[in-house]
Amino acid sequence: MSLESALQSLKRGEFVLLFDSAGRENEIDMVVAAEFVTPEHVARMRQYAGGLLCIAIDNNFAKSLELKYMHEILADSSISNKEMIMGLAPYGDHPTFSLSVNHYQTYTGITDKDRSLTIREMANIFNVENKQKKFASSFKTPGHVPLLIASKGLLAARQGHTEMSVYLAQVAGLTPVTAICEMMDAETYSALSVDKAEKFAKQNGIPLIDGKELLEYAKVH
Ligand SMILES: O=C(CO)[C@H](O)[C@H](O)COP(=O)(O)O
Ligand SMILES: [Mg+2]
Ligand SMILES: [Mg+2]
Repeated sequence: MSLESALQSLKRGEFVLLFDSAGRENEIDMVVAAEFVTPEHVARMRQYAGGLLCIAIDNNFAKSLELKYMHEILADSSISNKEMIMGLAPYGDHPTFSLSVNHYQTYTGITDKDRSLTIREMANIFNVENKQKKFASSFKTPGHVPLLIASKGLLAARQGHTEMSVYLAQVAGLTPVTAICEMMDAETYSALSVDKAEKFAKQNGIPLIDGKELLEYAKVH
């Protein structure tokens, strides 16, 4: 893995592929820095990844927006069926889902144009003075793009695509908000294998990051 080529790709507003680990989800996500997202990025993620297109955000940023994890929101709510609230996923992590949102200027919220507006505007909020006020006045929930909150302590706390993609954006000196989407395999109806992802990465000149190597890097930087 060349982290440098991945960081350069992110800085150019291009994709990186991110593998977590065989012992976790064993999935590869397409990742792009949210500040650069265009309808073309969303179309590519829809076409070549096909999983759930989400926005991963830094923990402090989420706090400044007064965002909570969905499992916390549900636990504090008056909903019945509370036994349905997910504790830990089969691979041992709590989910990072928070609210799902649409930018207020979207129409249905699902088109490439709408989802790219929602994603890009989430990154833009990071740079305004009163983040929470701007967030509450610019987005509606429920919406078509799930927000994922990176754990406090980032990779020391959790080694998911949520944390790893936010870490990559931070190391690249970009806004710590990313758009991520799992890569699915239409031949096996499962997640795309690392072999097939490596082939795709080579054919398309997209850097592929191995989560294990990223964790090693993070330990010494
Ligand atoms: O479930 C997910 C949201 O579509 C994906 O796995 C995404 O990669 C973020 O989750 P995690 O941080 O657990 O990998
Ligand atoms: Mg997942
Ligand atoms: Mg994942």
